[in-house]
Amino acid sequence: MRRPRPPVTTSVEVSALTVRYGGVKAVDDFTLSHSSGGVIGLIGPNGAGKTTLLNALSGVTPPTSGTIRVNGRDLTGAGPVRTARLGVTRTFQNLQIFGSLTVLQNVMLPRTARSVHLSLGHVLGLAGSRKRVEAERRTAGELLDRVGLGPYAHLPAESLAYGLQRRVEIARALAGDPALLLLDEPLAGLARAESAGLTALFTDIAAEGVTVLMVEHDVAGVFAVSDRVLVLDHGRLLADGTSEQIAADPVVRAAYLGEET
Ligand SMILES: Nc1ncnc2c1ncn2[C@@H]1O[C@H](COP(=O)(O)OP(=O)(O)OP(=O)(O)O)[C@@H](O)[C@H]1O
Repeated sequence: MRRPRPPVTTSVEVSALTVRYGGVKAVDDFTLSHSSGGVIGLIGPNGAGKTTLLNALSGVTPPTSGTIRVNGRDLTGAGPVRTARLGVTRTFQNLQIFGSLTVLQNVMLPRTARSVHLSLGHVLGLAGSRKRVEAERRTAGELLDRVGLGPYAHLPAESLAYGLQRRVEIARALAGDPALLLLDEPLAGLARAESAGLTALFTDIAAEGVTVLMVEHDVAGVFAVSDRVLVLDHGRLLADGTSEQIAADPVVRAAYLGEET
């Protein structure tokens, strides 16, 4: 088992974030202050700007304006690699794993790729590097046990069932030791039992002190797992509250669930 980290408080401060694509404001003046950890669900209709917001938070898409700070560090415009180093990692809507690498290799990648010396030293067979790679292998193995992938460590990732491949991507994002973990539609295409297993995993991850922000269309899944739910509509924050508050919010029900007020 991976040793649980003592719970830490991650502070996320997003201020007036805007992402423009030509004339479209995909994210429009989005502000968020969060320091209580747990799972945050981000929902909204198609085209609401959810993925764009995740892309901005993870450094993939530079914002047009606004700022992003995590644990006091300014990540605005940092780019994906530096953003990951500063504690924000993610998964993607379309699974992005290295299918021909083993599950363990996929999970070792973020940490070994961080160090050119380590990678080079390993290739050259240097003793110090070998020891460190061994240590990384152990850490990755513990992480795989933690997410239920221990028995699959040495199989090619592409040979796993889809639900398990999702876990590989999540484990790889966790290997970057994030303060904030961004998940883009992690439950898409999963059977109910697999979804339930994954949402339980998100709760465990959050209990270790990682703030989890999850974009998801499965509203019931979001309500079941989230401590806080944000609703985005036309790039703007339409509502923000607990699952119970959001489920009962007439504005959300009208705009998102298509009900009449
Ligand atoms: N690369 C891009 N270039 C131009 N417009 C874009 C680009 N990416 C997204 N958009 C537009 O920005 C808006 C928000 O899109 P985005 O994909 O972020 O929404 P979403 O809430 O994630 O949607 P979905 O739930 O369908 O995945 C949409 O109007 C979309 O057409």
